[in-house]
Formats: sequence, C-alpha cells, structure tokens
Amino acid sequence: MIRVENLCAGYKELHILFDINAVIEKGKITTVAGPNGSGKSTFLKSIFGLATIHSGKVIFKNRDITKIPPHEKTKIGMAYVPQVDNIFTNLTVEENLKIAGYTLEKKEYKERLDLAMEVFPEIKKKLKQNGGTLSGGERQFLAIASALIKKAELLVLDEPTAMLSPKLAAETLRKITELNEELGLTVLIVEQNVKKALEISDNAYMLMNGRIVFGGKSEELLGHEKFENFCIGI
Ligand SMILES: Nc1ncnc2c1ncn2[C@@H]1O[C@H](COP(=O)(O)OP(=O)(O)OP(=O)(O)O)[C@@H](O)[C@H]1O
Repeated sequence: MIRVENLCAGYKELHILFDINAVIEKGKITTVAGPNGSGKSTFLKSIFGLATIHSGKVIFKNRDITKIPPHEKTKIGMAYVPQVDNIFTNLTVEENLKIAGYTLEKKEYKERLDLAMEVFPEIKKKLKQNGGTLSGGERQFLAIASALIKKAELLVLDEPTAMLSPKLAAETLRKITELNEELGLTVLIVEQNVKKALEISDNAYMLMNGRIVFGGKSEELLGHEKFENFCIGI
C-alpha cells in the first residue's frame, strides 16, 4: 500500500531520517519500533506530509504522494492520528464526527456513523459531550472513529496507548486488531508498548538514529537475539 524509497527527511534543514526504504503492506499491521528520539514519529509525519522531505519518495497505492499536502492525503484514504491534538476539543463528539463526514451524502454519512459507533460504542454514549471532556482513551477512539467515517484505508497511529491505563491500552490494541481483521484496514503504528504492538502486528521496522536496522516479520523481531539490546532506551 505504501512504499518508501530512499527517504531522507527531518524538519527544515535538520536531518533526522536517512535513506529509509520500507514497505507497508495492504491489509497488514506494521509496527515501527526504536529508542526514544530514533525518528519513529518523524517517519510517520514524513509519510503524512508533516515533516520536510529532503530526498526520496513516498508512494501510496502506486501514486507518488511525496509532495502532496496532508489534507489531500486524507481525501485519498490516509488517516494520521497523533498522540495529542487529535480531535476538536471545543466541539461536541457529534460535531467532531459530522466534520469528519462533511463531504459525504447524508445516507452514506449515516452508514459510516453507524459503523463507527458499532466499533466504538463508548463514544456513542457521549455524542453530546464536548470533546475536551473526554478521557485520553476516548479521544483516541473518537479520532479513529472520525478516520473510519472519512473512509480511511490506512490508519497511521502515533502512540495510541500513551498515557492510558494498562487495561485501556489493551482495549485500544484490541480495537486496532478488530479494525484490521474485520474491516481490512491497513495500520501503521508507533507504540510505546512495543512488545504488545509487535504481538498484534504482522510486520515491523526498527529505527536507530534515523536509520532502519531491522525490517521483517514482527515475530522475527520479537525473537531476535538482539531484541532486548535494540530496545534499550525504549
Ligand atoms: N518539530 C520538530 N522540529 C525539530 N526537531 C524535531 C521536531 N520533532 C522532532 N524533532 C527531533 O527529531 C528527532 C526524532 O524525534 P521523533 O519524535 O521522530 O523520535 P521518536 O523515535 O518518535 O521518539 P519518542 O519515542 O521519544 O517519541 C528528535 O531529536 C527530536 O528532537
């Protein structure tokens, strides 16, 4: 679904990622692991158009999207859910969902809304509540529900369980698996809880100092003799 070719990226003149080559397979969950500051979030931002690409390419569904701005990317099936600032806190839950579906016909919006509420019943109970009053987990759910309404095919999630209790973190990862298995969504995830993320994912990349040091099956990374070494600092 995504092919990243010889990507060098960062922030303005700052270089963070070096010569990244990666494939995000359609219908699979891919985890990006690596120590703090290794460039995981920058990798996601580069794909979504929120970092500076110095050279290389990002191909999405066989189309070169390297220079396409983020709002255009949402229209072609990509959704990026950052850790914070992922919803409109001054609007109600219902208004957030309506904004997500503003380009849809009424009937289609209703169908997408029903689907999103089926996956996230927690949100259905809070439609009239202001987004700002939701818990961290509920905000994640609302952000992902909004992506579902927008008919996202690729969900890019940056630390979706950060600051959640272990129980809610497990529930969030379970929902992500459900979206992948039942709705066929492709998922690219950076997760602080790297072992748990690898357990639900198919493929994995490990970044160190802005370079890929491992790319392959998640189980291979989990069983890698150097895995614990890799993870020092995570
Ligand atoms: N907006 C920005 N402007 C300049 N530098 C940035 C910006 N965002 C991140 N960086 C720098 O880029 C480097 C990589 O950061 P990034 O957030 O991609 O790492 P990470 O692997 O996701 O880290 P963590 O696990 O701690 O979230 C860090 O040195 C960070 O300080």
